[in-house]
Amino acid sequence: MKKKTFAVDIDGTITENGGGRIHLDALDALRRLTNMGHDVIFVTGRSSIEGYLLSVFGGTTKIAVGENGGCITLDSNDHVLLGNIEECKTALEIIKNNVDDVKEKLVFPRMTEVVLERTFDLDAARKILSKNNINVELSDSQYAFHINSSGINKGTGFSKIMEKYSILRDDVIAIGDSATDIPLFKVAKTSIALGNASNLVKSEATMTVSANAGDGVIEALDKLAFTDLNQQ
Ligand SMILES: O=C(O)COP(=O)(O)O
Repeated sequence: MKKKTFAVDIDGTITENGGGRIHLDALDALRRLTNMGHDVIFVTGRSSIEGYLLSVFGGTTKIAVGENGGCITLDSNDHVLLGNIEECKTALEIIKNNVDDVKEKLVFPRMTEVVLERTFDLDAARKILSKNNINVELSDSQYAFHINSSGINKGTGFSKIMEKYSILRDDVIAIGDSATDIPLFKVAKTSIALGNASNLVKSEATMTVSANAGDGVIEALDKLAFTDLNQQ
């Protein structure tokens, strides 16, 4: 297979049933792809440092796009901030004052976004923000709600990596499961939604697999290898 770049979500994609524990066979498959010369880059709603550390210990490409596209980590002390946390905090105050049950989620520190528990009505919050002319992105990764600066998402974050390393859309394969992965699907030629994805997410992907997080990644890679063999 010609060198490809795999843009891979973490939670719900390479984890085992929700708990955040990595599915070792999926990670092993991604490490093998890296050893074969492909790039495997985590693109996550987690902190980019969590994604970066997973790449170091997991043996994949040492670049991570985190904070839903708001922050890129290239090394221990090299973080590219694309979002602005202050505007996300302003949005948080407005939501807290107007919507019930808004709670910040305990997560690793963020440089560009605010992360919330999935305990409140997201649409009500969107309405309040638009009424107050606050222009931010509110999204649901199934793991958390996120407030990001306007124009920040996994697709725009990963595009920065594509520009920096001259990666062509034709060579990008995105793998994910949640609505926050849809913008990432849009910048990739091939996008794969796992079995645990909603119908909406599946409808935005170019391929789907039946297995859920972890096993679904292995199924996806098998399917890609088969497609590639048939094209040779
Ligand atoms: O939302 C999060 O914090 C994590 O989610 P992701 O790895 O599925 O993007």
